[in-house]
Amino acid sequence: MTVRNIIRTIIVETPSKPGNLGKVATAIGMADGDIGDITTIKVGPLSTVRDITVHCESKEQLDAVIQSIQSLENGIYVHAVSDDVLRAHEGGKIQMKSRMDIRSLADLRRVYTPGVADVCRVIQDDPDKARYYTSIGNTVAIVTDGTAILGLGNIGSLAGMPVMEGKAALFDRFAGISGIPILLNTSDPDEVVNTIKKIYQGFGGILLEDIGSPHCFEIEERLKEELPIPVMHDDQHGTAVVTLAAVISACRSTGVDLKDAVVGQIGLGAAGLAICRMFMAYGVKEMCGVDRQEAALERLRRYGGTALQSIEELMEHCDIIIATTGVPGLIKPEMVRKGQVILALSNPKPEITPAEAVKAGAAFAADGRSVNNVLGFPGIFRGVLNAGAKEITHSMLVAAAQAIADCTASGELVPHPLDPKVHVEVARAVERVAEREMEMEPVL
Ligand SMILES: NC(=O)c1ccc[n+]([C@@H]2O[C@H](COP(=O)([O-])OP(=O)(O)OC[C@H]3O[C@@H](n4cnc5c(N)ncnc54)[C@H](O)[C@@H]3O)[C@@H](O)[C@H]2O)c1
Ligand SMILES: O=C(O)C[C@H](O)C(=O)O
Ligand SMILES: [Mg+2]
Repeated sequence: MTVRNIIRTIIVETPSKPGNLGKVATAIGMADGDIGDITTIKVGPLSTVRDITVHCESKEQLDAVIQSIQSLENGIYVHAVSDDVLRAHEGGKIQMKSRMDIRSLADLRRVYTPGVADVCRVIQDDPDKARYYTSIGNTVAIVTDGTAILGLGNIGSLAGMPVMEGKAALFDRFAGISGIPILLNTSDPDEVVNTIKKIYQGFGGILLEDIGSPHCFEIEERLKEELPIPVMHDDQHGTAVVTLAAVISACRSTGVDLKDAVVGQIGLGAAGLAICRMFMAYGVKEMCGVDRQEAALERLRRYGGTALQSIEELMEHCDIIIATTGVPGLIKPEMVRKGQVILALSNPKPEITPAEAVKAGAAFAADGRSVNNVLGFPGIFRGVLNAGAKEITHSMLVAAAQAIADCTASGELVPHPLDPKVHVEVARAVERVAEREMEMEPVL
């Protein structure tokens, strides 16, 4: 399967006679367009108008599809081409809404002043009560500095807002958590840390998102150290959790013991280094990596991994390959060895498409759309918020990975992200570990 990132709805009018929709479908197929939904929006005695969603690989292919339909003539017209993705973003994807119905003056006085003053005093006397009498305990800040937005690079936090809104929508949909995007216009670790420290009180947790390496490491470490609420950099640990789950499933299917497999990581930035650390902590004995930056290789060595010289060498040497470089097409089909597991996780485009990898001999292959941290972060935060935990620990992350692997059907690498069970199970697993760890904490 090729990557078809261009999705458009073509509004087509045809004569109301059988066979005309077939002609349009053939014209689209002849130009290599892939048809998605078809919705009839008007049926008249003479003509019928339909919305036809078409997925294309490139702008040129889309132009060819439109040209192909137009060349049918005989009463077949293209009226308009609309960009569904842009249209879906008009006005943004999230909103803050009241949970209270305010219909009467009595409601107003209860929800707002003067009633609210009593609640303020309760919290002033016992700050822990904020967890019960405000939304704070169910709200997570989604903080970005815009320096590594997907694989698009340092495009700034404003341009990254659609991704942050997307994460907030996923938090709501899969875990019932309110995610509030925070767009920083600094990536200086001191400023980022100090800014978050000044605003953290309004949140039950902090999800760091699309903050590039190496500054993301210092920012996360300092915040974890200095804040009394859970902090997690999604691109590091959310990704590592889901990748471990996918590899556990692949090993289960192929009968390989992951601890004995040679694992290779291409790209040792935020996602890549965390994946390596997670795998080594899980017991993988030989963890190799490549990166174009010497400093990134040095970080891998410091954690006990082996730095290799080239992607070719890594592809030759390793059984399981993971790539998080942001560079589409970096892995060439001729580099793939028979039976390898290949997870090319860069978004929006992978280092090699799953179809190309399987055609070249891979036993299992996936990209960043299916092996995606959406399977991890909503349940991880649900679990720690439920438990009232103050941090997200390594054991919680391993439990989350195991829960995802346990929800995976045989022969698949990961569950479907719309399967509600996976998010519930991740939350349960994390909450269980959190409760256990809190019980073991020494009482001072
Ligand atoms: N599927 C998922 O859930 C998921 C999660 C997180 C990140 N990602 C993807 O991973 C990619 C990287 O994200 P990140 O946050 O780690 O970014 P990052 O900037 O922290 O890391 C990228 C690393 O790749 C290295 N690199 C770039 N080009 C390379 C090349 N040609 N050869 C070797 N190394 C190269 C860089 O030096 C850097 O160390 C992005 O495309 C992102 O979308 C996917
Ligand atoms: O945003 C995603 O789809 C996953 C990940 O966080 C990424 O940066 O690519
Ligand atoms: Mg990300």
